[in-house]
Amino acid sequence: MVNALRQILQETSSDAATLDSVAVQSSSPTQQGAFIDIKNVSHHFAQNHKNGSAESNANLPVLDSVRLQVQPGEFVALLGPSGCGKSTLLRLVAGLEPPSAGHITQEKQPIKQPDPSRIVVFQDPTLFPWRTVRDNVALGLQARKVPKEQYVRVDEALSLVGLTEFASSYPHQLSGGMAQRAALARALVNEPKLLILDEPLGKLDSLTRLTMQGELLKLWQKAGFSVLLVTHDVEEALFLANRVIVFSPRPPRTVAELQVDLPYPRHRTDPRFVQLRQQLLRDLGLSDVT
Ligand SMILES: Nc1ncnc2c1ncn2[C@@H]1O[C@H](COP(=O)(O)OP(=O)(O)OP(=O)(O)O)[C@@H](O)[C@H]1O
Repeated sequence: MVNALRQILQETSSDAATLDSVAVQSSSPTQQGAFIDIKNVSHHFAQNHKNGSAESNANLPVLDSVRLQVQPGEFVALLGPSGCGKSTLLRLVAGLEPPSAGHITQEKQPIKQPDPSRIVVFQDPTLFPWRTVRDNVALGLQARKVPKEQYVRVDEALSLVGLTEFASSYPHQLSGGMAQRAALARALVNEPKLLILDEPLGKLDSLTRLTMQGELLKLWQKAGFSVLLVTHDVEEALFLANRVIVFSPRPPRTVAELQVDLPYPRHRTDPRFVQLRQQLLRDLGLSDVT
């Protein structure tokens, strides 16, 4: 949790930079999404091994020559086995650490550090327990010393996620879904060009998760940012993404890339949806479980 909070502060304070159930009024996006280019990115972690009394250092290869582009306004989902390196790739795109080899650019500029134009939302909402919801959402603006006149964005973000009435509440007074909405509002207040979502709905109960998927979709359609989502949920990927990338076990290779040719809103019982779901499960090597 401490690391995640530190990451949030890093992202929101860099110098460089509803979910309510009401239907989205306008379908024209309000901003331009980021163009992300991941070029031949490899990454390894140093690991200490103890053999008896001897200790040796070895590298754990996690990513190997990964290539991937996210077009402006595109919603890309990454699926793959646990431990294959999906979160590591997200951290590199966020600028939280540099890749061991290769390059990642945003609008053709190298990503060298966290930036408010790229915000990560984690599985845990990681709200500061001693701050109200409003003060948690305002964190990025405060850290960047944004003039007070612009704090109207905090109320706009809270309204977007349906938390206006809970602005003065503390995190312990929120449900899991509400806390995750607050985390999304904290991201949105920075008007990101890329939303990096690392299993953001993974800890929610299945009903809240379905609701939040619909709401996330509306937010994306309204705001126009690009999205890079890691999920273990095949249906979630198909419900949300323009494109689904399936990774192999570590170090991940792209074993499948699916352009989802279904209009929004998608219906899980649509025969084409069911067909694509089967295809992705096969790509993940899980056809036996269907
Ligand atoms: N900071 C680190 N130091 C050493 N090894 C790490 C570090 N972070 C991740 N790893 C290792 O890198 C590999 C990939 O981890 P990563 O979290 O990227 O996988 P993942 O695909 O996101 O997994 P999951 O789906 O279970 O969240 C794992 O073997 C993990 O143990």
